[in-house]
Amino acid sequence: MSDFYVSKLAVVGVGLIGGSFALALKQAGLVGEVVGIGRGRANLETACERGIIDSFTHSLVEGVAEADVVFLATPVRTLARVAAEALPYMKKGAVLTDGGSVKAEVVAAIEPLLPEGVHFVPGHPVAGTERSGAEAAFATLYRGRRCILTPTSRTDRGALELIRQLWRAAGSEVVDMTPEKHDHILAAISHLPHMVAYALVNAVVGCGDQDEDILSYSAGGFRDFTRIASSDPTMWRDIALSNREALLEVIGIFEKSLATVKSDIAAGNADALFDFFQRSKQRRDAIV
Ligand SMILES: NC(=O)c1ccc[n+]([C@@H]2O[C@H](COP(=O)([O-])OP(=O)(O)OC[C@H]3O[C@@H](n4cnc5c(N)ncnc54)[C@H](O)[C@@H]3O)[C@@H](O)[C@H]2O)c1
Ligand SMILES: O=C(O)C(=O)C[C@]1(C(=O)O)C=C[C@@H](O)C=C1
Repeated sequence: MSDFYVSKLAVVGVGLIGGSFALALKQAGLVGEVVGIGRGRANLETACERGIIDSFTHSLVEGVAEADVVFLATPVRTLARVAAEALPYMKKGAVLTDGGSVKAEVVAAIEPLLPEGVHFVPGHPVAGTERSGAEAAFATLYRGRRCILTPTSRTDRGALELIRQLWRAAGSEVVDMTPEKHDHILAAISHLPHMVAYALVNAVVGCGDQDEDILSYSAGGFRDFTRIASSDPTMWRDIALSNREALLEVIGIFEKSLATVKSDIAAGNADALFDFFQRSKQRRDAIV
């Protein structure tokens, strides 16, 4: 048996991220029993029917009690609260980890709460879709994607290694960095695009005549660009507020970029527009 076998995994928030983690580890044969912890009965029943979890409870205290690993996969601004409730009931040697999309605020809130002998490894799988809930979970979500771990000087090295191996078993390339660096990078590459997509959909609606449903004319361009505006509003409200500073900084950079396009259009500056589009196309072509 692998050194990294987890006899009992507890998943708090059995949605896309928590559910996919459980499925991936089950498929890898690295986990014995999985208990799901959540509020909505229907979602937990779906998770049971789909074989994501083996049992469920609405009680955090009961669910985490015998777990070797507790994975928190609830919206970012609930993580500290859920951790505060769970940590006193976790057994010695157990590892708490999370999949939250913002790290600095979460790490700062959770680390001071750790009881003696209980470890915390902050993480973030950089993989997802616009869908939510246990229905949306699938075992291969993390395959070929990156998972960022943000250990600090307080992180137990054994616990870090365990969580690293679990993400590797789920198919991810694991990268370590500081929580601050994580938040800075993700603000630009993930959080900004979501803000722009949400803003674009609402702005385009505002461009239509009152008697015309402008969205009914949407074709590939609009739909490709705005897929992520179908993502869960609670999740994105929490991310925007938890990564506020870094996000405001990159929104400012984006505003300048858009202002450049606007002024070149206004001035009829064909060469500048061509160069701008060309540079962007080359950069995007290189990553797909
Ligand atoms: N969706 C993505 O693309 C993605 C990618 C990487 C990380 N994340 C992060 O993972 C976490 C989960 O996201 P998701 O997409 O799986 O969301 P989801 O909505 O699919 O699942 C979250 C689950 O948590 C439950 N929940 C909410 N508050 C709770 C609470 N206080 N106690 C117990 N359960 C609670 C919800 O009912 C839901 O079932 C978030 O922190 C998000 O930022 C999401
Ligand atoms: O593909 C998507 O739908 C996503 O939004 C996934 C995505 C992203 O790429 O921005 C969203 C949030 C995460 O924390 C990680 C990944």
